[in-house]
Amino acid sequence: MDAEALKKYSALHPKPAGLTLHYGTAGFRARAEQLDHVMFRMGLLAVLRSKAVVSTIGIMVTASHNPEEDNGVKLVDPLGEMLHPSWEEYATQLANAEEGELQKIMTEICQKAAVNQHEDASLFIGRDTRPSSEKLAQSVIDGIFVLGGQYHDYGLMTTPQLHYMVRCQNTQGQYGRATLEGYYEKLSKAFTELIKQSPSSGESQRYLKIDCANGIGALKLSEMKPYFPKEVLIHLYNDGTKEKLNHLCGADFVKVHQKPPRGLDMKPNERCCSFDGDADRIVYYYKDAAGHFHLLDGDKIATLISIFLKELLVKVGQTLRMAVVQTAYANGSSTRYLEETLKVPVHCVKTGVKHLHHKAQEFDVGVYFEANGHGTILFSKAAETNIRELAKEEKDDEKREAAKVLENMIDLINQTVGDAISDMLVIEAILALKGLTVQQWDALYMDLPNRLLKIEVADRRVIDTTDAERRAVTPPGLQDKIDALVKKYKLSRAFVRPSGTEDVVRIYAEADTQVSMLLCRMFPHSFPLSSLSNF
Ligand SMILES: CC(=O)N[C@H]1[C@@H](OP(=O)(O)O)O[C@H](CO)[C@@H](O)[C@@H]1O
Ligand SMILES: [Mg+2]
Repeated sequence: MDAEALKKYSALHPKPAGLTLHYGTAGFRARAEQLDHVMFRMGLLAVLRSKAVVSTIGIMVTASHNPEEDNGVKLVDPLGEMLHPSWEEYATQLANAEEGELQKIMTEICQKAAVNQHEDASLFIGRDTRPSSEKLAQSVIDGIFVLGGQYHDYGLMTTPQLHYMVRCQNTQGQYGRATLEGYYEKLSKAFTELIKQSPSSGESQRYLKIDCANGIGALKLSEMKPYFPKEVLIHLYNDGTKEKLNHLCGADFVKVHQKPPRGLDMKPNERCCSFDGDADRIVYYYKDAAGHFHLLDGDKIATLISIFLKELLVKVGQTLRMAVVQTAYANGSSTRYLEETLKVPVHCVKTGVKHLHHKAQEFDVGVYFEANGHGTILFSKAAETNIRELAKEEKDDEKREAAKVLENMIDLINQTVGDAISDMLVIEAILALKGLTVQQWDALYMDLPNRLLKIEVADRRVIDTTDAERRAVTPPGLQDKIDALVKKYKLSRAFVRPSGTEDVVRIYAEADTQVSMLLCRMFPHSFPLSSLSNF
């Protein structure tokens, strides 16, 4: 490590005095102007991580669904997963180190994580369309340069595309080619194969309106359009040419406000969907003839996919263990439908994609979705090998055909992380193959009325939770109050937890009717959370 060069370059990316940031659920997120030093230092850290695991590491510059003025950065581990938790701590230490301590902290990280300084380092960089992203990506490159790492800058790409590239690179191309063209070809080939077998194949065109949140999804879908089969007609809205990123549009806006995005004209019964700002989340929706808005969120997506996969697994006749992983925010109706009607085991884990991903890895087929629309499906190595063999060699026609559909699903799914483009194609393929309309899909179960609120408190960390964040253990008395209220209503559930990405406490409640939902409005009054600092 050239101490002089480090000193010189880090002085070009000074840390604002008194600023402390944490590597949270989704990496660092803050106002863009506060992040220059963090980017430089994440360039440094990515080099160390790459040397430690002797693999290519990804660095994505994005703040996803947050306002255009914000930005953020996260690192991607070798198989396209989120950064290992032990390194989140190092990231926080390095980001907050004072100028003079930088060298010392880096040496400590190298010792603790047994980094072999003589290894080569290889990094992939991607960024979203925020005005600040290009300059911030350049600061990342400065950090990589100081430590002599090799890098490939992909420029503009979706978050899941970067995760995909990293996995392709570290599996020596087994997962696919580490180029955008490779990504488009792999997904569109699998999708085309799948819809060839749909009952209405070749006869009808499939229209889909997509709200791209004025973000990167619009650019990448436009690039991908020529690869789509002619039956698929997608119309892009909020493509970033006129309006601001994530402003009154995008998957997060639609899910939180339970209403359509601005800038998308929706006719009754038309199938529509929204991506978020970095295209790793998707939700579907439509307006019925009476003008009522219907949202099909991550829970409905997980249910549709589970029904489809379960049928295929039964047909191929293999004993493959399938499960669905959700968080406490999953609508109770979806959990009940999955467990009682579909008879698929459901597991609840803490909020945050890494927890869902980790749990889903325990099964042969692990379907995971957050209610907000982030999710994917993981196939174990053994299950994938088994399915590919059956698709090639099975003598029984029905079994072999089912295995082929599963094989194409494996190729269509981005198994590294939730991917709006890939998830959209998975959903479109399933609807086509099963001959389902969006209304029929929606009718699988009725969501329980629910509310998700957030409030600012003096210190959100006084709330500690257990049981996958469904029960508060501190402050004393809080859970008893919630229990007493919940008891009064049918099918009701409520919980509070401190957010991992914002300085707020989130409150969630659901019950059998809207009237019972008054519970949620009463709750903050019956237990004044704003006084939490008193505990
Ligand atoms: C209720 C909710 O939607 N929470 C979101 C939000 O986490 P919080 O820890 O609740 O702030 O941001 C995470 C990262 O994007 C996402 O994984 C999660 O689902
Ligand atoms: Mg996102």
